[in-house]
Amino acid sequence: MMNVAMKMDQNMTQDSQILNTDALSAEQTALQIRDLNLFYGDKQALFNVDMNIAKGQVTAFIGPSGCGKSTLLRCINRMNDLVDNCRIEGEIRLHDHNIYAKGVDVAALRRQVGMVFQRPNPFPKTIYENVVYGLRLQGINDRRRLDEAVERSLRGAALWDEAKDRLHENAFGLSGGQQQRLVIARAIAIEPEVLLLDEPTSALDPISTLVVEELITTLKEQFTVVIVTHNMQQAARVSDHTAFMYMGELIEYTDTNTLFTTPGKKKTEDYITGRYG
Ligand SMILES: Nc1ncnc2c1ncn2[C@@H]1O[C@H](COP(=O)(O)OP(=O)(O)OP(=O)(O)O)[C@@H](O)[C@H]1O
Repeated sequence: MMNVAMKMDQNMTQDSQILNTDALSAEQTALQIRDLNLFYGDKQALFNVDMNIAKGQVTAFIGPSGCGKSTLLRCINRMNDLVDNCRIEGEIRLHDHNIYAKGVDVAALRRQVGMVFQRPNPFPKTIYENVVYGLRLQGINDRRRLDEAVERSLRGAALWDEAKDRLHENAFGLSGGQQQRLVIARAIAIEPEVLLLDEPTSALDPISTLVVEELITTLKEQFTVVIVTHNMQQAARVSDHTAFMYMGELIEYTDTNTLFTTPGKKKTEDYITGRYG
């Protein structure tokens, strides 16, 4: 607890521009989640989740295993559409359009809302072809444009210096931490607005974890980042806002400093002080 609070003090001195998510202007809003309920068959996994996600900031979802963090994250780019028997009620609004409305182009939505998973999942291709994969899918084949995108994306993912001399080597030759940054480069190459990170460092060693955490704090200069993490210190280090979930409910959602230093709910306090989890 002490440790988390100290980390937060450092974080707060670096970034004093924390927005109040209850009072965001339209320009400050990336996403509005409204009265979201989700069922896997008969089992309800999310209950009336209501929250605004601030544009250009990092929002973390924390909570004990099975509380619904990943489920909520996956709702934001409709990954749960791929799960049989999954039913969703409520709305998620991006640019004030409900992504669950009839007729929404889900492929287009996923270009706006990119996702990175727990385990690095590069394709069995070169580093270069991994980065340009989404651009090629869009029919972009102009060499100069692709070259520019590769450099921009690898720089954006803090991998350029390590990868620039081996762009045409297989991505599987990279270390796990480098592969995860490559996957982030692939996600940002198509310039999404929102980047969803589902426990992006859980398969990485401590040093690679720190590199990716530093990267996350720079990504928000260009993207809205939403991260699921098991690790409270990580949430404290990288996020501006933290949502604490418990058994499918959003218990408390506020700026990260407040949540870790003066939580408003007993359940949050019990969790962050290690009484369960
Ligand atoms: N595809 C699925 N089918 C049925 N139930 C599911 C499915 N995915 C998740 N669940 C259930 O929904 C609940 C929330 O799961 P979810 O994976 O979102 O939790 P989580 O907080 O991300 O957990 P963890 O930290 O362990 O990854 C759990 O009870 C889980 O068993």
